[in-house]
Amino acid sequence: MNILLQQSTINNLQSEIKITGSKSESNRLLLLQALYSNIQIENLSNSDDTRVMSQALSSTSNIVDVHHAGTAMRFLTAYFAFQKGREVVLTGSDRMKERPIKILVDALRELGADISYLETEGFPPLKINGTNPTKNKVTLQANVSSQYISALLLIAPKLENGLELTLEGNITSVPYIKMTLRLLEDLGIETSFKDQTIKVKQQSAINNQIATVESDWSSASYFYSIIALSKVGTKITLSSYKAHSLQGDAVLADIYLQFGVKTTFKTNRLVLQKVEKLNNLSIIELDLSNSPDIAQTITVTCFALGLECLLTGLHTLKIKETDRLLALKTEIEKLGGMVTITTNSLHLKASNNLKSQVAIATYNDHRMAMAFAPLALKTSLIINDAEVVSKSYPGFWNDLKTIGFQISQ
Ligand SMILES: O=C(O)C1=C[C@@H](OP(=O)(O)O)[C@@H](O)[C@H](O)C1
Ligand SMILES: C=C(OP(=O)(O)O)C(=O)O
Repeated sequence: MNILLQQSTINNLQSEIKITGSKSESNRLLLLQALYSNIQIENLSNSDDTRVMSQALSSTSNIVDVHHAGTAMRFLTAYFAFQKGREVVLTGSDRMKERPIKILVDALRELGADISYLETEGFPPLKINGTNPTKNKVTLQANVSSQYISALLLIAPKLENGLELTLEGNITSVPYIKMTLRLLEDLGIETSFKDQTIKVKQQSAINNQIATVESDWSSASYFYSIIALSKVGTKITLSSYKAHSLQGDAVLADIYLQFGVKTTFKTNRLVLQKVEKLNNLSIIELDLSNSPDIAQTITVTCFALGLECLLTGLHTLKIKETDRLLALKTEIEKLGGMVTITTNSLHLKASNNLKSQVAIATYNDHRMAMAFAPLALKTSLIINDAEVVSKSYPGFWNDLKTIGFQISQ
């Protein structure tokens, strides 16, 4: 479904948005709940990725399809590897079959797992014959995806002798690893993370727990962008957030100060308000290796504001839902901008070009659709295959309508 976003302004009267739980936290907690049944989860994400994860964990079928969900693919590979006696084919969408998994599979094989590739070496689909681990120490490369590391950490406390991971090279997306460790610690599981070594102690049972998932900060990013493009005084309230987040994307509150967006916490709510900017930077420079999922949002914010930006630390973007660097370049250039990309960076030139009525291709990537939507505050545009947002945020278009976006098919 392609949708038309007419040029819109924010309706300040009805500007409270309830965003559901973080999909990253939700998918970790679902896996932990499968390992320890006495965890109750509140404010679970309503995303496709979380639905897929939940269905996969309760399925008794020997074919499990996770569609586009990267976390589900990686976390379930580790989970099924040591479910002794269970045989599973773990597969996904065509794009999932292009997203590498060799580093995780090699680490699991080193620990004793029986996993084979059914199509291309190093990529899903996988045939997993559940077995028992034979070791508790493994070394793996840490600069490709933190999800491989989180996958191992999540199953670690249920392995007979826990787990010791040695990480090689630069560690990417570190906040996601810390999120995994914090969730384990909240359950009473002992962990440590020093230099390049992470240890998790074995723990067979935990006390009853109620885990309340904080709402999704990556989803909040689109509202940061919307406020950045609005006039001074415009406000939006988002719920339910925590002052001490486990999510690395909470760095948005600092980053968007540069665009004149002030964040105030009010009892589990984030109030975003457009204020006069403190300074007028000539270029926005950010290393996003800790928060890759907000790269698209920030690029489009800069483009809409006519700002130059140089984003680095983007080496993981080409193996996500699409090659996000290429997708950003292609779509921004359609709108009249100029973008240069390398394998790990993006440079956007300052310009005030913004073509109208351009149809934005979304490449099966929810974040392409959502990142470009705020441009409707500047001009009218079309978003192709708009339903793609359901991967992380099914209610996105409805929420935009409630704050004043004019959307039609
Ligand atoms: O662990 C997680 O929940 C995630 C880790 C990140 O992936 P990488 O570690 O592959 O960068 C992030 O991009 C993804 O959306 C969610
Ligand atoms: C990269 C993402 O998800 P995943 O890797 O879990 O598919 C994302 O949501 O931006």
